[in-house]
Amino acid sequence: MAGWPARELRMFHIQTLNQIAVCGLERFPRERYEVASEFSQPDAILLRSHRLGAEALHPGLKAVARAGAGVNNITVPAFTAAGVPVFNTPGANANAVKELVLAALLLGSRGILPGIDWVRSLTALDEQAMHATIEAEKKRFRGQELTGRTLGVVGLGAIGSRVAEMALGLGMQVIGFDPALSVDAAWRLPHQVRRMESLPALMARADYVTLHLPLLESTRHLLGREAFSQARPGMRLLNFARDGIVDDAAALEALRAGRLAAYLTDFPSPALMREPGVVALPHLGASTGESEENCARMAADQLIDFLEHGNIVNAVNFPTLVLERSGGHRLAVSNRNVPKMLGQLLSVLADANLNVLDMLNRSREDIAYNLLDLETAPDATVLTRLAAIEGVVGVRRLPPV
Ligand SMILES: NC(=O)c1ccc[n+]([C@@H]2O[C@H](COP(=O)([O-])OP(=O)(O)OC[C@H]3O[C@@H](n4cnc5c(N)ncnc54)[C@H](O)[C@@H]3O)[C@@H](O)[C@H]2O)c1
Ligand SMILES: O=C(O)[C@H](O)COP(=O)(O)O
Repeated sequence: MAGWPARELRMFHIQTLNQIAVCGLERFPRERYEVASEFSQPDAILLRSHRLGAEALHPGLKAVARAGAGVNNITVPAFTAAGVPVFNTPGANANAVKELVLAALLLGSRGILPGIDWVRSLTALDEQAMHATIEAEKKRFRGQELTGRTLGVVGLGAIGSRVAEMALGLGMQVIGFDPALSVDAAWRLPHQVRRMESLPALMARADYVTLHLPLLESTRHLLGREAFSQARPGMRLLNFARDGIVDDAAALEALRAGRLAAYLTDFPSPALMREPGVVALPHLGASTGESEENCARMAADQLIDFLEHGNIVNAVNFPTLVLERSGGHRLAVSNRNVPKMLGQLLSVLADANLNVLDMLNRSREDIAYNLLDLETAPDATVLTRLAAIEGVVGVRRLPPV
């Protein structure tokens, strides 16, 4: 570690902004990391649904990791502009959501919740009267079966594909809509899923619609008045994706008009709470021990790999880039994705007589990221010169291996 600046040799500080499963926190080796909720200038932030904006930025912040899927609680563009990758943990909580969707499909089909409430109201009756009342009245809670009905899955990623597979197993017909399906996600999708060309096409055919897409500006109120007007009368809607994707006022209108028979959501709002036909859960989709542990481990491992080696896997705002460590002295440089950047970086290194042993460069939208392994250690002047190049937004010397 000779020549390594003392400031950069200190422990990495990881700030947690939500309760993160202990097995994830234990991934951080104690000799190199301190993990706490109180750091004012952390190297990295680890969180779940806590809202995180640009005020969290400071010059030493290197990364943000969301132990979970949705990143709409984070002002991602502000972190991108500052050269800070934002990681998430795709798929790590998908099974937990899938299982809750199964429960919601059943709650939306059978008189389970009103039936339970009604049975509780019968406590004053003796056994014989209770039995007679139940057999006389149970027709009020009659439901319908899932087998043979059509499920429309909007968003066919990690969760949507698992939900589709589960529904096929229940004997449902499955149709799906996803205008941005990745190649990997397409591979995961069971071949029986019929892809729809548009949301209206899906709405017109589905008895049940389940949402598994991110909240983006383009998906805000995607399920609004227009979409509900295209729905099959009596459709059941499941929202285990995000509030904001469904326009609650339009959902209420659709419920009252009988277009929607039930709205099952993980995102309660005052407008919906008392409406018959609404089943609202307190954002429980990922709240299982297994899912919290999967997310925490994955988020921690990705942070460690980035902080120690500069590798990026599962960032939502940076390219994926992994370069094996083969010795040498590693630099990580982020820059705006504009021409002539790489040439300028290499020219600073050449001027300092630094030989490049290995390097990788990738870009994603407006940002580019470079890992450079050098034969000899760059000094502080080189780092300052790299940081001064117009368009460079981050320069970091990685700890030696
Ligand atoms: N209720 C919960 O606790 C809970 C848990 C996990 C995830 N979520 C939510 O579910 C979302 C999906 O999670 P995931 O792990 O499946 O993510 P994912 O990235 O694997 O899949 C999302 C899919 O949505 C698709 N998509 C994007 N825009 C779309 C559009 N306009 N119409 C249709 N599809 C579109 C994408 O192409 C992608 O295939 C997350 O963003 C999060 O908001 C909620
Ligand atoms: O996007 C997600 O992963 C879920 O909404 C889970 O959120 P949580 O980690 O706050 O439970």
